[in-house]
This record gives sequence, C-alpha cells and structure tokens, in this order.
Amino acid sequence: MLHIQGLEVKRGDFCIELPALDLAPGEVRAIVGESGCGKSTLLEVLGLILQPQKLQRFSLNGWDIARLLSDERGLCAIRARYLGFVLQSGALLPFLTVRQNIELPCRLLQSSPERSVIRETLAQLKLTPLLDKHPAQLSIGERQRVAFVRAIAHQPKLLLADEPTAALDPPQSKALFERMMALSKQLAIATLVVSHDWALVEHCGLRALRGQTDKKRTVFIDAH
Ligand SMILES: Nc1ncnc2c1ncn2[C@@H]1O[C@H](COP(=O)(O)OP(=O)(O)OP(=O)(O)O)[C@@H](O)[C@H]1O
Repeated sequence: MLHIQGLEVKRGDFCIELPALDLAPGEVRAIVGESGCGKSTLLEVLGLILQPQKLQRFSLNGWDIARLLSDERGLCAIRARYLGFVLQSGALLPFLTVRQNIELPCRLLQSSPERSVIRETLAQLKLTPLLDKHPAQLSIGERQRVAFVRAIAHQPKLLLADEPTAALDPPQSKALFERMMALSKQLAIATLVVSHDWALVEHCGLRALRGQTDKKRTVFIDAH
C-alpha cells in the first residue's frame, strides 16, 4: 500500500529522515518520539501537504507519488479520495453539525458512506447523541472523536492521525485505538498514528516508527 525509501524533509535548519517504510492494507503503525522531533511534519509529507527535499521512492496505492510531486491537482485528488486525516485540533467546520461534518467528505466526493460502519463507530465512541450539535457545543475530546469518524467515513486507503487521543481520558483513548485498529482491518485502511501514549501503543501491540533525534536531525526507524 505505502512504500517509502530515502525520504528527507527540512523544516528550517531541522532535518527529518525516513529511510524506509512499508505499510500493508489494514496495518496500523504508531509514530512516537519526543516533542518537536518531527512527527507531525512526517505526517504532513506522507499526507502530500509538504514536499520532501529528497526522495528515492514514494508509492501509495500503486501511484508513483515521487513522480507526481509537481502535479498539485493530481495530489489534491489523491488526498481527497484516498487519504483521511485526524488533526490534533479536530479541525471540524464550525458552521456544520456533527452529522454534516461527518458526511461532508462523501458529499464532496459524491460517494456513499458505509452507513453501518459509521453508525457502529458513533455508538462505540458515544457520539450518537451529539449528531445534531455544532462543534462549539462539544468538548475538545468529543471533537477529536468526531474528527476520527469523519476521517474514516469515505473509507480512505491511508489514515493519518496526529495524536487523536490527546484530549481523551484513558478508557476513551483505549476505545478509540481499538476502534481504529478494528476498522483499519475491516476496511483495509493502512493507518499511521502519532501518539505520546507509549503504554497504549504497547497495550495494543502496535509496531512503531520511533524518531531518534541528534542535534538538528531526526531519523525515524522501526522500533519493535
Ligand atoms: N511551520 C513550521 N516552520 C518552521 N519550523 C517548523 C514548523 N512547524 C514545525 N517546525 C519545527 O519543526 C520541528 C518538528 O516539528 P513537529 O511539529 O513536526 O514535531 P512533533 O514531533 O510533531 O512535535 P509535538 O510532539 O510537540 O507535536 C520542530 O523543531 C518545530 O519547531
């Protein structure tokens, strides 16, 4: 699904490297490392938002992304249809209800959401009673959980989640991780999740990419 080799991106004078990553459909991998080591930056590159400075191979769902980097329209179409994002802030649209926020990606793509999957996920994450509320009426943790449901509603091939449990208590964090792992498998979504919660990552038995920082350079390598 996702194959990366020799990726390097700069943020000012800070350099972030991903020597290699292979992710299969349905596989969930955590991204861990100290604050400021470049986890969000790495997600931005893998989410086709930020351009890498060096790249040997970047293949996503069969597309040669390395060759598409100068084609912004092509990247935009791939982002909209095949990627799902859960941002730290939730990033819900304030003028839409929870239900409308969740339906929006599918409306824009003119595709049908998997309604039973969404219904079950809403119930499991205790969001069903909130469907007709607006984001301002929700807690930050509720917004994060809604953002997760929105990110999987169009069944992306690759889900990129940036600290999706940062505002959740331990039972809710566990419920969200378990749902994320189950849905990744059920819908064959490859998932990368940034987390500071190492205990939860271990509890879920996830493989992890760990950022190792030395001065102005972080290298992300597999940590079993
Ligand atoms: N827009 C930007 N312009 C320049 N430098 C940035 C920008 N965003 C982040 N940085 C820098 O790039 C480095 C990596 O930041 P990044 O947010 O990717 O780290 P992180 O591991 O996700 O941090 P955290 O765990 O605190 O969220 C940091 O040194 C940060 O100061």
